[in-house]
Amino acid sequence: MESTTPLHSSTSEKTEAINVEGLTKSYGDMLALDSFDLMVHDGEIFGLLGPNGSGKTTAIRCMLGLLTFESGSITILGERMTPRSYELRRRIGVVPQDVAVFDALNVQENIDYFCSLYVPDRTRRAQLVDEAIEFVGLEDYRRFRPKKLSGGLLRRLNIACGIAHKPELIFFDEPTVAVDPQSRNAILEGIKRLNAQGATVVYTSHYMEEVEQICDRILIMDRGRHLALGTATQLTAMTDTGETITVDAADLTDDAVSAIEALPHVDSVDRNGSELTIVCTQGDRNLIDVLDALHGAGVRIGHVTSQPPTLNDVFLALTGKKLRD
Ligand SMILES: Nc1ncnc2c1ncn2[C@@H]1O[C@H](COP(=O)(O)OP(=O)(O)OP(=O)(O)O)[C@@H](O)[C@H]1O
Repeated sequence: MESTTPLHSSTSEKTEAINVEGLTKSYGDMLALDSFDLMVHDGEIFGLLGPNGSGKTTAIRCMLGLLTFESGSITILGERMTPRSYELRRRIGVVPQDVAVFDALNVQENIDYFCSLYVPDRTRRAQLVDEAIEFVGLEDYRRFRPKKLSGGLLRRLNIACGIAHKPELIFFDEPTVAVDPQSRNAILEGIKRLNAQGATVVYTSHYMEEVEQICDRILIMDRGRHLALGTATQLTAMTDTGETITVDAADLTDDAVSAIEALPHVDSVDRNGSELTIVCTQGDRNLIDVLDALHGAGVRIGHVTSQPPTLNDVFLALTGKKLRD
């Protein structure tokens, strides 16, 4: 994925790319966004993380001016977003969750069509379409119809259609659902490159690993509400959850398990055959304490792993349920 010109050349002073305050949106009786707040700084990759149905797509569609809402305000790139903000929308790109391309058009024609919604000049557009094709690595598929593309290549086409006009702000709504690992990595790397070229990115997902991998800051949401905000490190420090330690030991005894359970920072111990899974609260020497206790109980220690707390643990602590229930 290479690109020859910057995605945008705007040097205007902007403090925030997005400012959403008190956004409330219902579908009939269903409250999808409940006084939802969001502030995205200019130039960052911002992650919106929440389980299925938490309101991510609804929030994006409101921010794009595509959905009406009961109350709240939305300011995008310094301007109030309304259903009539046509000029403002030219500065925004969206890569929707569901692939949205025309089966009757080939790769190049699809990108050209979406780009033409924002860029009327044909010569300029031809250059932008070429750059978008090159950026997503579809040079060998220019004349292919969407039905001939694999799932991963189709996702790349979807991205090219959303970014060809070089928007300043791009929304990616779960762009890696059902793609192979190679395409997934290409997509994530592409997003990082778009950001390095100047685009602000909002990335929604329910895959915490991806969000941790590429986002500068992350907002965790559930049931249409803002739950927690920060860098991945800040978020994992927000709860008392510590590491999860697994120990494989062939000669485990009940006394050894009791010794572990008695340690000050041990929250739970699960024994499954010869494997112990120990969930800790935050402490400076949890692993050392666990290994010392096992050693003291005469257990021969085999394979040991220590997994730091994840965003899933944060979500679990905040809501009592897992991100991927
Ligand atoms: N058009 C609609 N009519 C009625 N209810 C809707 C509509 N769109 C979404 N909802 C409901 O609103 C809530 C939020 O949905 P939304 O699609 O915004 O969540 P999401 O976080 O994007 O989920 P996913 O990760 O599954 O895409 C869900 O309970 C969903 O069922």
